Order: sequence, then structure tokens, then C-alpha cells
Amino acid sequence: MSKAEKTIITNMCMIENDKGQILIQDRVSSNWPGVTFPGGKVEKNESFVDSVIREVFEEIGLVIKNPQICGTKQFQTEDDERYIVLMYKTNQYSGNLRSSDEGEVFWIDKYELGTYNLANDFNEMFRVMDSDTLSEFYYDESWNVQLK
Ligand SMILES: Nc1nc2c([nH]c(=O)n2[C@H]2C[C@H](O)[C@@H](COP(=O)(O)OP(=O)(O)OP(=O)(O)O)O2)c(=O)[nH]1
Repeated sequence: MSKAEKTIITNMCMIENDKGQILIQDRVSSNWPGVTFPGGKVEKNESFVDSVIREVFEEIGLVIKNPQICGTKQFQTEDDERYIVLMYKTNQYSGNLRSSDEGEVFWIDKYELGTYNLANDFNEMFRVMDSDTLSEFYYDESWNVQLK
């Protein structure tokens, strides 16, 4: 029996500045609307690091450097694909911030995130990304969130 399984691999990046602020995006997407960090799908044959650098540039105009992987998220889609989000963070960037048709972007104080209209489950994702001990956000078969 084949060990292969269908997967969708995506990325997301938390960008921090030296004032303790993070960059958020108010996503207009209809399938997962609300405040998140920029990110998108990894393309065929693309390196994971290159994919997050590309998505951040496409969505918000900044060129990030040295993104560090800081967690993973996964769940099974309705079509039985394993949906994986590779979570990154960095405090190194250059370029000019701009919003795109993915949504408006702006800096906020890191610990004010909870006051925004967050995308579903984004608060738990942030907990993993911001933690020194957690590294995984996992939906089990009953759709319970497990942070590990
Ligand atoms: N659609 C969806 N996206 C999610 C979920 N959870 C989650 O972290 N994400 C994140 C992962 C990625 O950062 C981003 C994927 O968004 P998207 O599917 O709109 O990707 P995209 O259009 O930007 O990608 P692309 O097609 O332009 O390459 O959202 C979820 O439940 N549904």
C-alpha cells in the first residue's frame, strides 16, 4: 500500500520590530477571514524558506531575512488532504510596507492582538508562535485543538 498522502503545505510569518510590535493582516479571504499574519501556499519544487519570503513580499511588500521556523499547524481537510501550516518568525526585514488585495496590513502592539477580530483559531496559533516551549497546533479527529 502506498504511504503517500495528499497534502497542502502553506506558510505564515510573524514579523516583529524593535518596539515590540507585530505586523498583522486583516484578511479579506472568504474561506478564512479575519486578522492573521501574512502567508500562503508553498509552490511545487519551492524551498520552504523561499516560499515564506516570497509570500510575505507578495502580500505586504517587505523583504524578510532569516525566517526561523517556530511551529507547525495541521488539520485534515474535507477532501482528506493533510493541510499543513509552517509557522515562521523574523525581526529582519527591509522594503516598503504596502497592503494588497489579500488585506490591509498594519503594526500593532504584540499583546493587543486579542482586541482584534482574529481569524478562527488564530489566537492559538499565535500562542504557539510566541512560545518558547510549544511547537505544534494539532486538530485531532474530533476537531479538538491540541497545543504541543
Ligand atoms: N484557507 C485557510 N487558510 C488557513 C487556515 N489556517 C491557517 O493557518 N491558514 C493560513 C495558512 C496560510 O498562511 C494562509 C493560506 O491562505 P490561502 O489559501 O488564501 O493562500 P493564498 O491564497 O495566500 O496562497 P496562494 O494561493 O496565493 O499561493 O492561511 C485555514 O483553516 N484555512
